[in-house]
This record gives sequence, structure tokens and C-alpha cells, in this order.
Amino acid sequence: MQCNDTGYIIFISFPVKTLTLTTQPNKGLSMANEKNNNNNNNNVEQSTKSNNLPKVFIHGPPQFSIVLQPNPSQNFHILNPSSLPSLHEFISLNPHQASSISAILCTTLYPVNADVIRLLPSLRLICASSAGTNHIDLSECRRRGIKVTSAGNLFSEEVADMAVALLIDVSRKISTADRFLRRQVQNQFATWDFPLGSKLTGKKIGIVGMGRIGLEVAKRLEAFNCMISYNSRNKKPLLSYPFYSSVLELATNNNVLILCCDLNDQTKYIVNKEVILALGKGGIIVNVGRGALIDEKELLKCLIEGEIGGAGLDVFENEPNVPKEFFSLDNVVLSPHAAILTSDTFMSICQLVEQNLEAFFSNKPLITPVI
Ligand SMILES: O=CC(=O)O
Repeated sequence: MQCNDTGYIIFISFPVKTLTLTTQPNKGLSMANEKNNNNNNNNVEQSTKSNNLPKVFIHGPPQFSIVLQPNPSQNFHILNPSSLPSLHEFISLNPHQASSISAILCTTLYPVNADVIRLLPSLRLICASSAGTNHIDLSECRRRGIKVTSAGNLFSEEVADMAVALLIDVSRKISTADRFLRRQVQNQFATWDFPLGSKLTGKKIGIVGMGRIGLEVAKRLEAFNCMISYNSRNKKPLLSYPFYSSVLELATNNNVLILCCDLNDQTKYIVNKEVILALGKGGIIVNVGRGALIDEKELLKCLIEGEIGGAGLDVFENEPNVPKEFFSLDNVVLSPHAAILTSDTFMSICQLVEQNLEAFFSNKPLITPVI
């Protein structure tokens, strides 16, 4: 797989065959045949070789298989070079192949739960194309001795950019303004018909999860003279920002909450009704972590009833579904889990996946291990 930096993906899947025409037709033909025979021999040789290599399956939608296609390797063989069926279909069509799959590449919308893992008796490696791994059953992987890699910190800057973009959009009503303008008749607007936004500069911002993404968000918002404080598993000794050990306290003392932490048993619904109410009527919540960090039903209710000022959401509790009630709210900015979708991130994740696969199949340390 190759990406270029204009955002286009160049997918090279077939060897290019060339026929040489010469002024001596018979000779030319036989040269071409010879070349074809050589090609055929090479193909047979190659397919025998690849038959003996560990197999990797790309577990995701067809677009994902195309985007995440690693380069051909001496150390592993990708089973689905373009758009083969899903893993379940593939296995039901080729039951004998299930036991040959040593690794899978996966994306967030395709869970790798115990049922999927059970289908693959020889699975030894799962490469997630995301930083978050909540869609993978890590305890089952530990039990089976399966290694897992993630995107590590590869996307932190893009995700932080998106968090700040959503915050500015909600505060200054940019998406609302765009819709407002497009609705105007005769291409004219009356500014006084447009609702007032709120100033971002100088606001008190509470960051939930002070890993690489949280730090990048803080760095950006310092430039807006915002006052940063945070909640995370532990206080960070090297950070001078105030630390709150509870999210409720963090919400009580801030105007904005930005969620950048992992989703796990401890963080599910870390933002519940009490936290939302503590943030208050002018408060804004931005979520670039995972949907289930927030009790989504309560958030919706509070947004509708004006108990909170607004929300910027890149993630949802039951993706890809988005509760339709959000669509009619002007105090919400919605994004389809797109914080990492830039051409730059795709170039880097392709390389990282390839490096992890190469490292694993040549018994070298993984680049971004999770377990
Ligand atoms: O959501 C995206 C990621 O986890 O990388």
C-alpha cells in the first residue's frame, strides 16, 4: 500500500505485464511467450512461497483493507489484497484457512471479542489501527498469549487539533453560523438574528485523561490564555496544572470538560448526570475519547433542557449509530469519529502496521505493544 501526501491512495495490487513487440514477429512472440512462461513460473514460485508464510487477515470494511494494505513481505502474506468478504464470511467460505491466520489488522468498528478470537486457533498477533483498544478483548488475548499492538501516540496531535476545533466551533457557533447563512434568502443576512456565542479566551478547561492527547490539548489551549486543570489515573509529578482526583470536582471548578482518556471499566460513564449538572448551564463538553465515557442519554436530556451549554462530539456510545435527537440541536457539533482522518495519519499508520508485522514475524520487539 502506498499513500501520497495529497490524500489519494495509490493501490498497487497486480504485477504489470508487458509484451515486447519486435520487428521479428515469430521471435517476438516466442520472447513474449518465454516472458509469460517465466511470469507463470514466478507466480507459481511466489504462490508456493507465500503459501508457506504466516497469514495476515485485514478485519475491517473493504475501504480499510485497501487503505491499510501493507507492502508485500518476505515474512508474512496478506490474505485479502483488496475487498474480500468479512472475516466471518471468509472463514465460512474457506474453513481450512481459519487455522492458518496468524495475525489480524483491525479497526475500531470491527470488534475483536472472544467469539472472533475463538474462530482463529493460530492467532498470535492483533494490530489495531487505532490508539484505543477497547474493541479488543484484551483479557482473552492475555489468556491465549496473543500480542496486541496499537497506533500508540501516532494520532495525538490530530486528535488534539480536533478537540480544540470542536471547542471553538461550539463556543463561537461556527457550524450554526454556516447553516444560518446557507438558509438566508437572496444571499443577505441580518447579523442581529444570529445568537451570541461565548468567548474561549481565558476559559477554565478541565481535561480528563492527561496522556499525550491531553498534553497536546493543554499546549494548544494555553495559547488562548485558558486555565488548565486535569483529572487522570494519577497526578503527574512534572505537571504544574492543578490535579483533581474526581471528575465531579473537575467539572465543578471548570467551564469546559475535554475527554481524552481511554474507555475501560473504570472510565465508562465517567461523565454522568451529576458531572454534567456540576459543569452548569454555560458549560461545554468535548469528547474525542470514546462515546461511552459519557452517559449519552443523560447528555442529550441535559442539552435539550438547557442544563448544559453545548457539546462537541467526535465519538458516540453505539457507533456507527448516532441518536437522531442530536441532529436538531444547535448547541451540538457532531463529527463521525473523524479526529484521526487526515492523509498524514494514514501514511504513518500504514508504516507502523507494517513495522509491527515485520518485527513480530522476525522475532524482534514490537514497536507499539499494548500487551
Ligand atoms: O479513535 C481513534 C483511535 O483510537 O485511534
